[in-house]
Amino acid sequence: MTETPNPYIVDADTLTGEMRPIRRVVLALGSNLGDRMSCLQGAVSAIADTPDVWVTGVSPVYETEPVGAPDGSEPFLNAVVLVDTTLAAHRLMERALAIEDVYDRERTDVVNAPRTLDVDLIVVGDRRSHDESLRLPHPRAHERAFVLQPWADLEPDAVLPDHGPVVELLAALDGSGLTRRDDLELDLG
Ligand SMILES: Nc1ncnc2c1ncn2[C@@H]1O[C@H](COP(=O)(O)OP(=O)(O)OP(=O)(O)O)[C@@H](O)[C@H]1O
Ligand SMILES: Nc1nc2c(c(=O)[nH]1)N=C(CO)CN2
Repeated sequence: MTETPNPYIVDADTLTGEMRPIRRVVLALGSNLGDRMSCLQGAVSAIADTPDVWVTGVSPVYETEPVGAPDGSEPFLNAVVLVDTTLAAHRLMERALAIEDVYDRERTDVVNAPRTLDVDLIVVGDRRSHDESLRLPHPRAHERAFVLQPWADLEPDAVLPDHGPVVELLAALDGSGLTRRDDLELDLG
């Protein structure tokens, strides 16, 4: 479903060049196949190398039990990256998918199949989108401790639109499947 544009409100994504506002973005990374840490670090570096994207924060790394994944799935490494960008949200989504492809991310019909790399857009400023190709805010972020915990580490005051303060959402979730891996650290890129 696409949004009906309001002719009286300028859609920031239709602006070009220097007119485009800088938006703050929360990206969630996950990997449970292959060299998980290399995939996450490669993703952070690729994000940092993207024109018009500036990485402002990288969370601690968490080892997490797979949620809603097929039996026998291996644990994930998860982290969150904060960026500022003037890219339109859909361009950033395309970039995220291209970065997944660099790590041979396979797309199958199996829901939550093991993956070398998953790059999810959690929020892009105050942008809302209901497209199948881009849902913002991410429709499942509020129920995912593996997203909210690293985000809260970076931004304890963060608020997830429509759902509330991230620390309050976390308090209502079972965080027992998360282990902070202080022996693993991601560089800013
Ligand atoms: N906010 C978003 N972040 C990432 N992908 C999104 C988002 N909204 C829509 N998509 C679309 O979802 C598809 C990616 O789905 P994918 O197979 O990676 O889902 P998943 O990571 O397995 O599950 P989940 O979306 O629950 O994390 C892509 O085609 C992408 O365009
Ligand atoms: N622990 C964990 N579980 C998941 C993850 C993930 O990144 N970490 N991603 C999923 C779909 O994107 C489904 N389940």
